[in-house]
Amino acid sequence: MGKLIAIEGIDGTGKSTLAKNLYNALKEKGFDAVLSFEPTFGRYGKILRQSFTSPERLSPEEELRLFTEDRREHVRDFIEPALKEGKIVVLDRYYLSTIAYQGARGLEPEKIRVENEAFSPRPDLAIILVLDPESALRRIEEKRGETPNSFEALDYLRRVKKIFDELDYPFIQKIDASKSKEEILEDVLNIIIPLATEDT
Ligand SMILES: Nc1ncnc2c1ncn2[C@@H]1O[C@H](COP(=O)(O)OP(=O)(O)O)[C@@H](O)[C@H]1O
Ligand SMILES: Cc1cn([C@H]2C[C@H](O)[C@@H](COP(=O)(O)OP(=O)(O)O)O2)c(=O)[nH]c1=O
Repeated sequence: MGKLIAIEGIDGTGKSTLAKNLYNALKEKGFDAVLSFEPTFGRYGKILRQSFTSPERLSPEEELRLFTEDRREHVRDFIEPALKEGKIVVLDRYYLSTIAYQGARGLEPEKIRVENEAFSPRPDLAIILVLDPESALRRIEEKRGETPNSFEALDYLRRVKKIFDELDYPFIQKIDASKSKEEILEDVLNIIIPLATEDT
């Protein structure tokens, strides 16, 4: 079996940046790594992506259903086959995002976890990038030059962060995302290299 690494945190913390840097560094070191993200570009992911820019949010229940179905396909068609081939799978978001984001809309976080872990392999490592929502939103605005969407409202991200902060499973490592991109990559590689080289 390969290794499953999930990169998590609120919007604007630098997940996509870290996931790409990590993937490139692992490849450079000769590891058989693959990179993917959620929501996917599959049929459920497409509906979700359209909803991000719509003024009307989907109901929490419908949103949960779509993220869960999107993940079910991703696990079945991409994640599990890659793990079976012994690859290191780097994911930009996974089910801890559903626990935090749909939990912040009032759904029960523990129930979301149980429902997801029924079909999603537990990550060998989940990195949660921790940054205050004000700084995270500033990064998004600087990057896109536009105001954040309905998933990125300050009070919502505060509630999402609170749930991420409370998550405490043995496979989670929290990293201070205010550090430089280079420092963060180095910290994360120091955790992953021993994990990636250990016998399965
Ligand atoms: N450690 C960092 N320090 C400063 N800026 C960063 C850092 N990591 C990422 N960024 C910048 O912040 C913005 C958001 O990063 P991104 O990786 O898209 O975040 P996310 O995927 O979490 O939304 C980008 O412009 C990126 O270059
Ligand atoms: C995976 C996942 C994402 N999200 C949200 C978080 C983000 O605000 C939004 C989009 O994810 P994001 O990673 O920001 O995608 P992109 O960079 O393509 O915009 O989806 C959930 O609410 N639940 C989930 O389970």
